[in-house]
Amino acid sequence: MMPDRDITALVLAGGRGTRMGGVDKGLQTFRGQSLALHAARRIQPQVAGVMLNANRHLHDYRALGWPVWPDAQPDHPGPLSGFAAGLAQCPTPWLLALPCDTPLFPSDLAVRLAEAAAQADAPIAMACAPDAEDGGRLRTHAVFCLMRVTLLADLQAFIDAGGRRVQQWSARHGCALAVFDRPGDDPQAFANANTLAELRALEALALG
Ligand SMILES: Nc1nc2c(ncn2[C@@H]2O[C@H](COP(=O)(O)OP(=O)(O)OP(=O)(O)O)[C@@H](O)[C@H]2O)c(=O)[nH]1
Ligand SMILES: [Mg+2]
Repeated sequence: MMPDRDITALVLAGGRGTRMGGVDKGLQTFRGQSLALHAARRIQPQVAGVMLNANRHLHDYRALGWPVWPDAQPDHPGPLSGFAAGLAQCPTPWLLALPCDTPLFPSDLAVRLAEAAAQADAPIAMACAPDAEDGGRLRTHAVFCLMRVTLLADLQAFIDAGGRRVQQWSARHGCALAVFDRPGDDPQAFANANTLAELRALEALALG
């Protein structure tokens, strides 16, 4: 698999942002640009194309210049609903979903996930990294998820049956893990901003 030919990225910005006070997370600023724009620009050189998944302020998201797809389900059932919206529109054999709120994600994210999927001959690959707050134990970051577009019908059935958890769905298929613990991997790469205070802290870190 060649990431810059076979993978389309989907920046997920469709959540409620509850812990941020209900604001539209993807439109909050990080280093002077919106989180969604930052993520789209960071992933763009790694893949064949970029799409955005959002459920509010669609006009603002469309102004960023990439296709924007809202969830099919109206009630914010979680990131799997964003995956389904992206799979339904994906022009390449693989979709790479990533959240908008983790701005320091690896600049080799796509190639490392592609390697993991290819090595295991798996239809899904997820990122995983040591968690400093948990004694360095590996933690899976399930919304950083590379998946084959042929999984759409199965995913839709899982959601329709009430399934909500990403790892519960992926476990049905065989899921490879790309472990970001090599020398040179940024230990903060998967730090995410759930609150505005966390977002400002991440910004300071990035500038420091
Ligand atoms: N499409 C879609 N994406 C979602 C949904 N819920 C969460 N996400 C995305 O999944 C990623 C991780 O979710 P969270 O960190 O929980 O973000 P959130 O749900 O907006 O924030 P909270 O309401 O505080 O949980 C983010 O990129 C969200 O935009 C949803 O219902 N639909
Ligand atoms: Mg949430």
